[in-house]
Amino acid sequence: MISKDANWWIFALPAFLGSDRLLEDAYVVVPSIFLAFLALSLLTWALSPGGIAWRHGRNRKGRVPIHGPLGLPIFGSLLALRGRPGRDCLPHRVLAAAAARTPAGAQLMAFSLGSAPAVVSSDPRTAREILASPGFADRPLKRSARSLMFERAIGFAPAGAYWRLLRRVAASHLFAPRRVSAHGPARLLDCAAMVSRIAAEQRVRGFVALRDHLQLASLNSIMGSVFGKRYDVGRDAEELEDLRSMVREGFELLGAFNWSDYVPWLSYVHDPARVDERCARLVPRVKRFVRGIIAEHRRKNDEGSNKVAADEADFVDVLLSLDGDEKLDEDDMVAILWEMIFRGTDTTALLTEWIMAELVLHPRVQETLRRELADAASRGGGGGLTDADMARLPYLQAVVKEGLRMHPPGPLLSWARLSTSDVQLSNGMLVPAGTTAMVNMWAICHDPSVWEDPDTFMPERFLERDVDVRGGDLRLAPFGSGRRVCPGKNLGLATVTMWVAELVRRFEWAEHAACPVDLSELLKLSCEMKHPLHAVAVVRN
Ligand code: HEM
Repeated sequence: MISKDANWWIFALPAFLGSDRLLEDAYVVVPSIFLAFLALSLLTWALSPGGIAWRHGRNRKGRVPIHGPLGLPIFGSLLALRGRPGRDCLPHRVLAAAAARTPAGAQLMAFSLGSAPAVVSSDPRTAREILASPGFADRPLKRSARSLMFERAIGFAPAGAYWRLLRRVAASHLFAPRRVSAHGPARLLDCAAMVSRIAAEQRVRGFVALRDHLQLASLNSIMGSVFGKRYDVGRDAEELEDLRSMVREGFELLGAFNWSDYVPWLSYVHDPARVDERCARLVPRVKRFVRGIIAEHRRKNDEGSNKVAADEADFVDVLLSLDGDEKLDEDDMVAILWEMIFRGTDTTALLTEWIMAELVLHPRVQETLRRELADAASRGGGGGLTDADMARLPYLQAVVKEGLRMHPPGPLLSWARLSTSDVQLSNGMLVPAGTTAMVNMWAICHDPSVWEDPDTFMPERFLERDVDVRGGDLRLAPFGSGRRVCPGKNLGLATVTMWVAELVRRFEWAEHAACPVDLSELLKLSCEMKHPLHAVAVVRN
């Protein structure tokens, strides 16, 4: 193993070169020594286990060292992780393969994101310790996230009094279970509108491009919960397009790989995505939009025309009603509300698309689910199913869980953690302060020692043994776990479960001959189907 102690032989160079000639040919020798020193430093960096960010034995602070692949000078493992075309070049797959080659790599593997030290765990036990540890309650902040005001929103606010306040507001007001169920009927209406748009497309084109429908429904559903606002594609086309373009731009800026997040000085010479410039253009648009909605709520409150039951109030009403220590200023409200749109829209839509793709590929599973839904509906008098009905349907729950296992929307849990102090793990490894930590949930979900036959879509596995997907069981924790677990998990699960149930109840889904289902992945902010699902949706009467 090469360490900084290996530099000793630099001192023997003069003797090696010959001391007489040294003085005569100083102009040759000095640059040579400099180059040799540089080469040696680069070698030392590059040969540090885990890469340059782990030099000087940073990986050996604990009783058990953290091993990792060698990285390149300056870039560390960034080139390998950037993601290239091809199934096995996506970061979660690259990291899973590297962990398998590294001693104890599944438990924890060190690597370098440019100059930032990082660890990744692909093991439920170590993952639990990381996600639950108070030492990992922070998140590294991307440049674009800071520029887009997310530092003041729940997801990126540094762990501290302000973030704790936001979590409290989220748990006791925004995502309280009674509020999620009070919004159930409105979600069902959004879903019914989606179902009729799908039926119309099937009639006209003979097949359905499901993604567009899911994205519109998820935007409407989240806009309803957050802003109390829903869009009609025909009537509100202009405002809807404006909102969609802001969301698209925000997703691109947040999801884009940005070299200067990891090699900070690069931003001065190389910023092909023009991140700062684009963020500076987007932020005033977002502020104008969200402030307009807040002003409208204030006006209605003053007029007394905003009369809804407390549990049916939207997020703007809730934030405006906070008082005393909990009162937030307007810019913070803009950041919090805007973040909800980002977190809530793509995850639910893309997870439903993955599940529907699996159901198209597995007609037997689709039929079993349809029978369960039909039985439940006939028991309930033939009407729609409520959230509470659906929570009692074991096969439906199993299908959603299997979808989450096969295709966790954040294979690396999307948002990493950052250690604020040295964290000692029970396996003897020590993660130093200032280390970015990731959990490779995709690797855990596809690990044959954790899941039997992991690459097969088989909801039945959850009928035999139930697993809590809300963060209690790290074998399947697509919403993360611990203090920063996803606060929107109940809302996300309720939405996806309802959509899958209604789509299967209303249509028979089959493969479109001209466009077979392709399960290739594309990792952006979340992991989506690279080729959007096109399928034939035969209306059921
Ligand atoms: C299928 C749907 C969803 C999935 C798979 C998902 C997944 C995640 C994951 C993996 C995290 C990081 C957790 C951790 O670090 O332990 C997270 C955080 C977060 N999610 Fe979700 N999410 C979903 C839906 C939603 C929805 C609907 C909302 C809100 C409308 C939301 C709001 C948030 C927020 C605010 C955070 C940051 C929490 C913090 O840092 O304290 N998510 N989500």
